[in-house]
Amino acid sequence: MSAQRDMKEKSPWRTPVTIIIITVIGVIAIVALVTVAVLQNKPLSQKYKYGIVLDAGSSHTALYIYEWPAEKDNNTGRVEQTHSCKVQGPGISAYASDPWKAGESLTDCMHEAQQKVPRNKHEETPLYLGATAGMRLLNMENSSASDQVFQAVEEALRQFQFSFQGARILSGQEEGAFGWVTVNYLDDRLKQGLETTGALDLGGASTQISFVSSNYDGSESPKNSVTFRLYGNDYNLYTHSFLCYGKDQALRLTLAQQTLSGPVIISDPCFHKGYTKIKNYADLYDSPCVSHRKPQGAPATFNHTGTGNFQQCQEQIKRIFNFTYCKYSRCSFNGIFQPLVQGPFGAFSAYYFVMDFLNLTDTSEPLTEVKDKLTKYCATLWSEITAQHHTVKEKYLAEYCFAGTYILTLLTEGYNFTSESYSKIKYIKQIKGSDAGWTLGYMLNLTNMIPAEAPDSPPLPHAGYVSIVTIMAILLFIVFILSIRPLWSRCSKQLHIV
Ligand SMILES: Nc1ccn([C@@H]2O[C@H](COP(=O)(O)OP(=O)(O)OP(=O)(O)O)[C@@H](O)[C@H]2O)c(=O)n1
Repeated sequence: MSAQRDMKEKSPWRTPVTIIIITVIGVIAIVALVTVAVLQNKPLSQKYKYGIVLDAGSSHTALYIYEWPAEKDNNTGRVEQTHSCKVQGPGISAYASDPWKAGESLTDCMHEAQQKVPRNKHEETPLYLGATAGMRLLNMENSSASDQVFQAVEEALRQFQFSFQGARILSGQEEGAFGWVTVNYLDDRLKQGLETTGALDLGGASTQISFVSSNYDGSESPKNSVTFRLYGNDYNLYTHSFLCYGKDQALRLTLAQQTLSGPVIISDPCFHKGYTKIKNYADLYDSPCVSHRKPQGAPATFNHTGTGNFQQCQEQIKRIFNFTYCKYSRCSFNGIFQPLVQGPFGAFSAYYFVMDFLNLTDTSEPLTEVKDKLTKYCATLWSEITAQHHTVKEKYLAEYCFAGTYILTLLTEGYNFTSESYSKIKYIKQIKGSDAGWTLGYMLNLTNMIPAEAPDSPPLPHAGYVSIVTIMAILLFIVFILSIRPLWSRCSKQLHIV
């Protein structure tokens, strides 16, 4: 017995030095395990990619720079707008008689883009130019002038070191669908397969409505249907673009309605009392939206004077919509099929500019109240309006009564929003720092950044993985300490004997 005990006490594994060594090795192993877990899964230092889109609209051109982490190309939800630049001067379609100026107009914003995108990324950064309704109209009116504008613009853009991917006119359907993609992408609705938000876009020359409806599968009026498969979900989108129903062209349509007989004076209820301006008939009718209606034998000019009456303005505006024919189960206007509006909507571009100026972006306010406020605003004298807003461009200022009335009329009479569905509209400029509009959706599509199927994701996020390994290591350490406790007590006894 005593010999056995002697052997046990003398075993080299039971000496204090051995136990200390084992403990130290154990601690080192656990620290190493946690360190490896942290380092192995730590995201690499972020490298970014960039994309540039020029939105060549009817009233102006804007440049947007987008940025996303390089290794997340296919894992969406991460593309952000980092910079925007408003091109000085009018939209490129206004340079039809001086095409080279269209190219030149873009250079300031392009130089800004050169500063904003890191130098070593220029060559790999795609640059797109998409033109919308202004160029659609110019192309209809004079296709060679439109070609020349594109030539000038392309030449100017090729001077830069970015990877220029071409300039083209977007169809109205593309404009509507990409606006819808942008809004839902930024809201993280696509990735999570949530109920989508409809998109209402009001430009200068066209307006788009796009939404998913449970009553629309694309079989009725297939030309209004766009189908997508995004992150493993199928979407059947209803979309329509009304050319000539953007804010500026709708104003022309309304004025054309009031000048059928070529009068010398128009008393316009959509402009403030006290507003008076001599305008040219030639300028008013210089658009394919109205050119065919130019009154024969009209004088060169007319005196455009305001009377400031919301009700009468709304009556005038209603007359630019045709509600009399519809070959489908239901229509918005001009014989265009539209299912009943459904779900929440984001309204952007001029919808936002106008309603924000008028302080009418709160859609929880009943429609009757919104109309009352607009009635008061339209009835305000022009002298008061200019005195109250001396920093606002006079052209915009003169048109807010018309624009607000047009927006309400388009939504309620045109698209059939009711008091209830109106309250589901949100007037938005940006979502999470990126502008609402077609440009982001366009770039995501062209760079294949939205996968059709849900991307594979690691079973645990980085933080979860590290936490689990750390907890396991701590538990292991505790178990280890507990298991060698008897050795420690024997050890201390031995030390006492000594
Ligand atoms: N502070 C502002 C800025 C712009 N606008 C109006 O908003 C419209 C421009 O909207 P935008 O989306 O920029 O239109 P474009 O892209 O130029 O037009 P489109 O898409 O039809 O080509 C114009 O009618 C302009 O008068 C406005 O009322 N108030």
